[in-house]
Amino acid sequence: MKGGQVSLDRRPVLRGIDLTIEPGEVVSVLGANGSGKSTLIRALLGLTPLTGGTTLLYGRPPARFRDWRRIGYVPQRLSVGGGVPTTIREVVASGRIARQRRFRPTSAADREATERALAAVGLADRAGDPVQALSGGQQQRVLIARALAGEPDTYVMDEPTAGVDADSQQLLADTLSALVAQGRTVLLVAHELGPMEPLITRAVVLRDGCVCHDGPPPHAVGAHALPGHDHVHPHAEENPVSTLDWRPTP
Ligand SMILES: Nc1ncnc2c1ncn2[C@@H]1O[C@H](COP(=O)(O)OP(=O)(O)OP(=O)(O)O)[C@@H](O)[C@H]1O
Repeated sequence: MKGGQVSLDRRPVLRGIDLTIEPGEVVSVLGANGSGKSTLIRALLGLTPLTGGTTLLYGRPPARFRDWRRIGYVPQRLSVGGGVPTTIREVVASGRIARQRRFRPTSAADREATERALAAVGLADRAGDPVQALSGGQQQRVLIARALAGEPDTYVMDEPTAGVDADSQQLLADTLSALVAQGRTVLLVAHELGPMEPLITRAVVLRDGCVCHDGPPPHAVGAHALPGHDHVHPHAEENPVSTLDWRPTP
């Protein structure tokens, strides 16, 4: 993204964002409530249109991007199942859709990937249960499993641990750790990193729709980025970091 701007209801929400995510990075977007984290994620994916600047997905503008199977998106708010009773397995299997050839039946590879994803989030034994019967944290696991089932190159997760119990958080950290070891790219929004903290290679901190820190994730950044901490980074004002072509310092 270059010079990315988004206005919602005529109010600027993102202002001049320069951000390039390289393959294999594990990037955490931090910032106080309302700083623009979800909007940034959605704009990067083309789900929220830019009002200024440009963004590319694997080198293409979102409108011309077709390779959606390369990206697994875990949205912030739960919208699985709706009013229709849907099993956990059905929701997870829907993560394969971007991979399936149109009008072809589900393949053995689809079924295997679905079962692997269910096992990875610890829901294999409940796969036939209606998703509506699960707690919030377990429903979040279902959304993560749906992304895993698609076997994407890049995982984009919006607050995957918000309101999630400690066991689910640890399970997600273990799952992400295995994906990172396979060279997958991860971009996640978080208030608190918790057990995921050791995996993060880079922290991008937003304040008021601008990037105020982009660099290694010092322990303090996570703590300062919590809601209520306006002063997200001690040196943010003196030394704003341009994010374009950013590389981690060895
Ligand atoms: N659809 C919308 N219409 C108008 N304003 C919106 C809309 N969505 C978000 N906003 C506003 O844009 C700002 C940024 O919202 P965003 O959800 O991106 O922040 P966030 O950092 O993800 O916050 P949180 O941590 O609470 O999820 C907020 O002030 C919010 O009120």
